[in-house]
Amino acid sequence: MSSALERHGVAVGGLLVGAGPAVVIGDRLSLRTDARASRPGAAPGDPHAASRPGAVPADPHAALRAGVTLAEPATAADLPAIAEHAAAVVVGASWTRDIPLVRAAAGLGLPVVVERRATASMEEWLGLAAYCAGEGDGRVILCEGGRRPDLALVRAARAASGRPALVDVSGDIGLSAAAVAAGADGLIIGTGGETSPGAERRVAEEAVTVVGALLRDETPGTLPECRQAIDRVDAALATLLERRAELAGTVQRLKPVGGFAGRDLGREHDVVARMAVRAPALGESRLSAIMNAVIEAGLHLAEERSGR
Ligand SMILES: C=C(O[C@@H]1C=C(C(=O)O)C=C[C@H]1O)C(=O)O
Repeated sequence: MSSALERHGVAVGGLLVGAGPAVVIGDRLSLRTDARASRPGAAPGDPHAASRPGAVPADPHAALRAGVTLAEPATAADLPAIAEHAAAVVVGASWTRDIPLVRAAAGLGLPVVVERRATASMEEWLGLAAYCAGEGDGRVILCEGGRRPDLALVRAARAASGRPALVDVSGDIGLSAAAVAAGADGLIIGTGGETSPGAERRVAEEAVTVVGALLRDETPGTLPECRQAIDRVDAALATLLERRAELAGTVQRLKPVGGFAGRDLGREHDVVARMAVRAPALGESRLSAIMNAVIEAGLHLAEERSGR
């Protein structure tokens, strides 16, 4: 991304945050009793809150013992269990000024996820992250959440610090694509300490794949990583090809003569020439072969659908 700083990934359980593709985290757990009201997914007094992804499970300590990726303590007494059962400890937005607890959490030996307090400036946020890095072993990840995550701030903080950043989109899963576009290294989609519903995971993974393929620089160093990066690009290509075929089908219906009979080679040449500006390494002649296949596939589909 657009940072002059060298960015280092932070391993959280089996996930690498900040190097490679953005990750999706489905199980953030808070042991705080005030967490239900403060989570973005749950409005205070909402009778349906418990069934939402932002809900707090009935027995958060049991959920912790079952193992979670991210856990937020209520008090220092929670920290030993977090060290045992969580992959990273969260310094939550509501208590970033509880310095003794922040210090104890940062010194736990786990990666530390530093959530921005709603009114904290970027400097305060990064200052707290630096403090946690100093109190611990340096493995610190930024986290932006709340009802309206500030994606501009995420982008700026990530660039200024070189630290990876997560965005908690559990309050509005529709922000997933925007968060990835803003450079988020991961999306937190569930705060119940349990695996989030499949529909939300699909939205988040779609954003990571398609938006990531378009906007996220990647330099895979191994064969499996490189193949996964190619798979993301192919997923984005397939999405665009399907959309293109639909549009090409609409054009056929709008033209006086559609289908192969109305083929317009001048327009096809212009399409290829414009694409070559964006794909200079492939160049016009290679693109022309690719686009000929794409255009013919679209025309075949349109003719098949119109019953010709
Ligand atoms: C879509 C059109 O019809 C045909 C299909 C094209 C395409 O898929 O890009 C381009 C030119 C035409 O041969 C069009 O006329 O724009």
